[in-house]
Amino acid sequence: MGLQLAGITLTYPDGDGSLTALDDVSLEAPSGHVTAVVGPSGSGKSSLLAVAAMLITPDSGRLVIDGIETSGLDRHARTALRRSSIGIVFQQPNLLASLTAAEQLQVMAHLDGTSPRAATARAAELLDAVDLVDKAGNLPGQLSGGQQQRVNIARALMNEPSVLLVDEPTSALDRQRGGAVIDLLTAITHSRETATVLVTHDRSHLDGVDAVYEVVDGRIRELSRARP
Ligand SMILES: Nc1ncnc2c1ncn2[C@@H]1O[C@H](COP(=O)(O)OP(=O)(O)OP(=O)(O)O)[C@@H](O)[C@H]1O
Repeated sequence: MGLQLAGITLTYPDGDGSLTALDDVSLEAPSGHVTAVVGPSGSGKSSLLAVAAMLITPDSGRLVIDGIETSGLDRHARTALRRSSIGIVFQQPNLLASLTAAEQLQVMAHLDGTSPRAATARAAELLDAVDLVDKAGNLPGQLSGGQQQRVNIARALMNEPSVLLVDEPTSALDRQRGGAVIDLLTAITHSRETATVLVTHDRSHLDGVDAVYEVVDGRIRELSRARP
């Protein structure tokens, strides 16, 4: 289970030609592990996440999510798989200014048709998991940057995803708060058995992750992997 990319190549149109953003990229992100992807700006990290989230279809290669080969799926089935299996944590929390921390989470469940009672219970459980129970009634403007990012992470977990895709979660945070967010992601990954792909250009705080890949000019290599 988890997420596998195999031989993914992705090109973008570029003037009269094309730009190869991902060049034969393979990556294994097992359940219960944080798989970090590091690399310089423009190397292809966001493109890799967009392919993993089925937001972009690659030119070639295989994407397997929870054992399901995605290339044969139509648009409807992809959307359904994304909703059921994938949580995405974007770089900026993008919280809605008029909603409390708890409501940011509840609204996600509401969109999925979950009952209000179940949504309230799940939101409370997840705010507890990210250590924000006492801030449940705060609006985004009443939360620090690190707290907003923790709400963002909790919100991505509302659909109980098996795959968690995280894009540069520490970029707006200072070193200490950035480290705390990575530690939280690692703890959540291990306790909830998500297959977490953590994209970052920041190589600090990666001691606790389970594997590290590096992308340079669209090509990937595995730098380290903890023993199972
Ligand atoms: N929609 C697009 N159309 C054309 N080229 C693109 C597009 N998106 C990205 N690129 C190019 O693809 C390459 C990889 O970009 P990508 O955003 O994946 O890199 P990145 O590693 O995430 O960079 P950063 O760390 O700066 O966010 C870059 O050369 C970029 O200019």
